[in-house]
Amino acid sequence: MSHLITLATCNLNQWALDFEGNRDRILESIYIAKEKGARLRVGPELEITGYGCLDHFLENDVCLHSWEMYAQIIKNPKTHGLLLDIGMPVLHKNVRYNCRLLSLDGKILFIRPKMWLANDGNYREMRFFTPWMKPGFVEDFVLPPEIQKVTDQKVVSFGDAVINTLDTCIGAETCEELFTPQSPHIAMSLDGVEIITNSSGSHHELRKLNKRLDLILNATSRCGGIYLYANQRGCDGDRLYYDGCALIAVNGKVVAQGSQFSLKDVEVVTATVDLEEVRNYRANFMSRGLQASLSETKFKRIDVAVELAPMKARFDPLIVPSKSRPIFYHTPEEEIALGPACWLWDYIRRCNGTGYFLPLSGGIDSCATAMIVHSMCRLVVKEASEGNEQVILDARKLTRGGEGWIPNDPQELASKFFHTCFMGTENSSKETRDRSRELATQIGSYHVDFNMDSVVSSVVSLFEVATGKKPVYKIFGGSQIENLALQNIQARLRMVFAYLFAQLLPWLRGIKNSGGLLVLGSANVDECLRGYLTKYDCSSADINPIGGISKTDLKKFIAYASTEYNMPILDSFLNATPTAELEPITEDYVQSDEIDMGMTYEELSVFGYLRKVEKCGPYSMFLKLLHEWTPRLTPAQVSEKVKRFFFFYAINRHKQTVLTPSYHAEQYSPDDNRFDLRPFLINPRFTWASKKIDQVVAQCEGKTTDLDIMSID
Ligand SMILES: Nc1ncnc2c1ncn2[C@@H]1O[C@H](COP(=O)(O)OP(=O)(O)OC[C@H]2O[C@@H]([n+]3cccc(C(=O)O)c3)[C@H](O)[C@@H]2O)[C@@H](O)[C@H]1O
Ligand SMILES: Nc1ncnc2c1ncn2[C@@H]1O[C@H](COP(=O)(O)OP(=O)(O)OP(=O)(O)O)[C@@H](O)[C@H]1O
Ligand SMILES: NC(=O)CC[C@H](N)C(=O)O
Repeated sequence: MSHLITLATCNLNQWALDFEGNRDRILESIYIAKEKGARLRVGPELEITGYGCLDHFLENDVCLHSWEMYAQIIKNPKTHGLLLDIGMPVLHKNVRYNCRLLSLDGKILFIRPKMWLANDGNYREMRFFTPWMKPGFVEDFVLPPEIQKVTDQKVVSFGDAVINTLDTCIGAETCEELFTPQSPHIAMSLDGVEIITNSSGSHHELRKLNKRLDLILNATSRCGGIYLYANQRGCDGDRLYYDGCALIAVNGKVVAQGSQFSLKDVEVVTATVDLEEVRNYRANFMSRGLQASLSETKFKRIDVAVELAPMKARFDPLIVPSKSRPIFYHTPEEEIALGPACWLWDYIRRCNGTGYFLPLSGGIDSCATAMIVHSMCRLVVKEASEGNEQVILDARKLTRGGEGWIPNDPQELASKFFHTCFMGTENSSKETRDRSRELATQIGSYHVDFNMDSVVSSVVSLFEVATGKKPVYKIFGGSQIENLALQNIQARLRMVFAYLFAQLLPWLRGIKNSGGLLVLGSANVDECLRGYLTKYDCSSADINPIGGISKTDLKKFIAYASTEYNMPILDSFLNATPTAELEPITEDYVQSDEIDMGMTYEELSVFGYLRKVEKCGPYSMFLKLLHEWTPRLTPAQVSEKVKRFFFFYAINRHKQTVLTPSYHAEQYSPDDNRFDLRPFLINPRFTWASKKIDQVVAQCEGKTTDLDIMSID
């Protein structure tokens, strides 16, 4: 016996507040789902508004426009014939909820508000929504008058209910609810819900996908059942990249998986599954049977007198159940190549940009940014070759390419919109200049190379004329302060030149109807955390695709790109010592990042992880590292490293307040503007914690200490 049913979920590239665009993508997904014979279509969380509206959710206009779009969707007869699970904000009794609206053939069946809101890391749902705090409870919801006319209903149920069709039972949970210890799907499944939808607004982070998938597989393996995961995809207007990966799982096995990174605005994932497999799995799982019979939560059933999988279809030899398949994961290097590239594409097309400008130093970081733009070009060419009309139109708009032009070569595409620039000084080496030019040639960017010594020396002379004193480099006898000032002026002038060239290059090239180029930044996550950057130099840009990625991962990405894209030039970037080239090179001195910083990039990743992810202050970070790093290091050395890290982190925290918006990619990102909220005036000596660290060091060294932690000395 089998009971086959085809179900659909999707990845939609929604854009915050783009009501009509979002509506159209929802409609397209419904049409595709219907065409594929699906009887249920689930979409991402808050898909009508876009997930990332943030404080715009506080405007009631957003609820109003959501209802308007929703009405247009469900009254369209082409959306009838399958059950729809659509997400939007809803005001009920003057309280705003993050809701799922379930409908069939133009009638709303019920509205389910999210119960467990996402409120950590990048998420602040409690700022805009109230959670529905009444499990299993349902109230009447009076539909807005305009909707009443469309659906011919006055009141629908609102709350924690499930849908009973004539042949199965369906429940909805929303994103974060899957991540909680008491997920709603547990009680639902024990109460006989066979199909569970999950609508998500879940963002990409390197190496995170397995967490989400583990939860889904774990849930369906323990509870049995069919789980449909839908997610938003793309940059919907902020630093996050939602990474799709719509998926259908049955009893702990994946039967369909959509892509994680793609330029497709709409991707529908369908599977034909057998409800009997769920019944069989559960009924033969005796301990589950006991728990189900004792389960106290009885959900209100919203009865719908239709069969989702009619008898006729159950025995159609042409309808074949989907087979289980292995899960696909990208490597972290591929994630870096694809996620930020897709984000950059959404950004430039959505802001109607003319192109990107990148200060290309010949070092690893700006090289990685350039390679991400190259990866974006490859993705565009690939999509265009597969006939993606939207991508072709967007590429024409971006490049001001005429009717009929199709991007069919990444280098040719880059030459039209991507600009790189080497800004040399007397401290620049031939190697970095050559690497920069060679890379530009290989990726096809429009490259500019100039020297700016005359400007640097004029500015320094101006200072001398105004004050009568001339700063000199340390290696020529100057002080630390003179040395830094001479470096910072070079770095800052580069920023000024970057904006000048970004504004004028399209004009120079005669690109019609163009604005300026967007300036790309290349400061990586570790430099930001340590503050190893000059405030308002080229780290200040319009957007930064690598600001959330560690140096170690960027190097792995470049090594991957070297073979994947067959570009051996990239090896020379990997083999070069990272250097800022802001100080004169002499026979026995070449500036080096790690020596300047007083710590290695590898150590910085460890400090960053412990500070942000493991929530360690200096004392507990020291204790953790004491166990990990001794006996390789002495306790005194560990203490010195931890104190040094916290010192530089604290004195440079102010730099995070003006950090260029970056693609969020790392759990330990120090982004002050959204993710890592901290004060920026901090005593860098952490005096009390330091005393406690010193006490432990002394104990380890067998010395007695006189620190009495309970009294004031
Ligand atoms: N507490 C506070 N709150 C708010 N603002 C504060 C502040 N303390 C300083 N400031 C401001 O910040 C300024 C100091 O910051 P900043 O001008 O960046 O200068 P600063 O951090 O002193 O120096 C730049 C750092 O970047 C390193 N570096 C090395 C190699 C290359 C590059 C590069 O960028 O290419 C950079 C360099 O070794 C040095 O550690 C002060 O002059 C002041 O205006
Ligand atoms: N000679 C240069 N020409 C063009 N841009 C430069 C040059 N030097 C530095 N920049 C820009 O300033 C940014 C910060 O410079 P810094 O020397 O701190 O490099 P970094 O952060 O180590 O990056 P990279 O590895 O790209 O050199 C660089 O990422 C680059 O965008
Ligand atoms: N929108 C949500 O509820 C997302 C939260 C969830 N923890 C995630 O990262 O996927």
